[in-house]
Amino acid sequence: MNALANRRFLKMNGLGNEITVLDLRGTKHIVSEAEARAIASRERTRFDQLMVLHDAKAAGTDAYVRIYNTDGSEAGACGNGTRCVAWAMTADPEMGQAGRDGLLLQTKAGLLPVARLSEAVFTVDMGAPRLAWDEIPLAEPFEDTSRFELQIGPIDDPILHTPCAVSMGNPHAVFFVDDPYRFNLEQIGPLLENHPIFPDRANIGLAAVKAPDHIVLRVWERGAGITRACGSGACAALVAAVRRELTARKATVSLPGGDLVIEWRESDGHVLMTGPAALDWEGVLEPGLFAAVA
Ligand SMILES: N[C@H](CCC[C@H](N)C(=O)O)C(=O)O
Repeated sequence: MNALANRRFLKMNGLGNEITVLDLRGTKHIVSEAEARAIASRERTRFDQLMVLHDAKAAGTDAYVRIYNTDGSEAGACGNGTRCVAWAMTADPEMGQAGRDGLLLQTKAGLLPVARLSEAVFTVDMGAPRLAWDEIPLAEPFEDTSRFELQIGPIDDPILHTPCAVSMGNPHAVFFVDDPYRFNLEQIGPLLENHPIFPDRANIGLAAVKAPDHIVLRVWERGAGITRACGSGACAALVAAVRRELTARKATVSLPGGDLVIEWRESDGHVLMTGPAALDWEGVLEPGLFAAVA
């Protein structure tokens, strides 16, 4: 029997970004790409991102969290998912440590301090953005990643061009446009996600600056497609807008699923993301899910 059979899961969302949370602390099991895809394949457990809790690695941390996309690929960061994990670890009757209002989580991308503002609102310190071409990463050395050569569509009349590259522990390309909703993101998203300029693929953001403190954003996510919200994408869009001198260092980012408040803190260069987390339902993973998984 697969080690994941009958394990409890929480089906959550962060502004409509569908998140499934699994607590594998106390076990040694590492979810495989095939297992992640199997879990994503069923309506009850489907996700844009799967957040898996493992025993803490670094001293002083509460858990090590691995992040998987719908296609089974691992990601280094997931802002909405991190808020959902924080809810699970502070409010879930079985996983939570009631009364905790601060957590320190670790992911592949680093340490994530989380502050609980209320039962369902959290601020995550997403760390400092990575801005050098080889940190994003990009396939070629660009001195200035705030606008680099990439376009899509007819050479003489590109649909999109000159994005800004930012990593929040995962790669993002942010295109500034007049109206994110007038683009056929289903069509251009995969072309850009898999463009050879992105050796690790990329999350693709279409951002419109409405005011010095307001950005409207749509994201085609690496390994997940169009989602209702993308926390790390909102962080990347704010950082990109500040680099382009289009907004202040703190702004509301309006995604299809709702708003996040993002601040690129001057004092330490860290990016803070504040927003909600919500539980939709819970259940156990049916053993049949893994019948076809080696
Ligand atoms: N929805 C997530 C982003 C996941 C990023 C993932 N698609 C990747 O491969 O980097 C968020 O709220 O930050």
